[in-house]
Amino acid sequence: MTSVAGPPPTGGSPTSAAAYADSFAVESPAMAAARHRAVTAATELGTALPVEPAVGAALAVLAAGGDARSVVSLGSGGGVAGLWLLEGMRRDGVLTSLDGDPAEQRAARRAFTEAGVPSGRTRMIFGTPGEVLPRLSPGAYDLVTCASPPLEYSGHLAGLLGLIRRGGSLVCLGLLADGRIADRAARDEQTVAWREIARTLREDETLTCAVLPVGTGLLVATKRT
Ligand SMILES: C[S@@+](CC[C@H](N)C(=O)[O-])C[C@H]1O[C@@H](n2cnc3c(N)ncnc32)[C@H](O)[C@@H]1O
Repeated sequence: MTSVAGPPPTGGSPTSAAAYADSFAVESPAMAAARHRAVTAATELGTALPVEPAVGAALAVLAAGGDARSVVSLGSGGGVAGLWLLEGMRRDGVLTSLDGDPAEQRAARRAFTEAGVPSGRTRMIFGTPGEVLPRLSPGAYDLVTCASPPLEYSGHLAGLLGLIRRGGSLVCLGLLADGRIADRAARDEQTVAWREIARTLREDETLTCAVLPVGTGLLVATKRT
């Protein structure tokens, strides 16, 4: 095949593209402060990192696009993702924020308070999916986001999907982290759990699914109406 010399590519590297997407997503001072605390905790205590700004903005878009009034956030962390969700939700919407770590729940509550979120707009629930899911109303939620490690909720996928109304979405965060899901040789438990979640959602004919390669990735599954 003859190659044709052309102008040098003008596109940036994937890294600069990701940096652009993050810089496009302008965070409020409260989000930036919550991010700083969460990153500090991750560095000093080994807790999980918050979502990247571009992922937060994508969550806000999904919440706004679905006119979300009732949202579940599994894995509150330091509240960064929660603040983005609240940004996209209806102003009378309620975010139900779950976490199994009391320190993370306190951090998320602090983030919401410092952002001036009215107390009636958040419902903080302590516990694991197995403990909390039975307390939530089936079909009552517009959007459910999962930020905890996949093994922590892969056994509860049916229950999580059951929470969502038709037209609503399940969003699983982080499946592209480290690129292991694309590496056939990777067989660690978390990667296997990711593959199972992805396969289950894609094979479910009641759902329309996509992987959004933003930050560490979003797996979005929307219930057909
Ligand atoms: C990556 S962090 C979430 C960060 C959040 N998305 C943000 O941007 O601020 C994951 C959270 O999941 C929580 N988690 C992990 N396993 C859990 C489980 N089995 N039940 C409930 N929460 C869990 C952790 O305590 C942690 O706060």
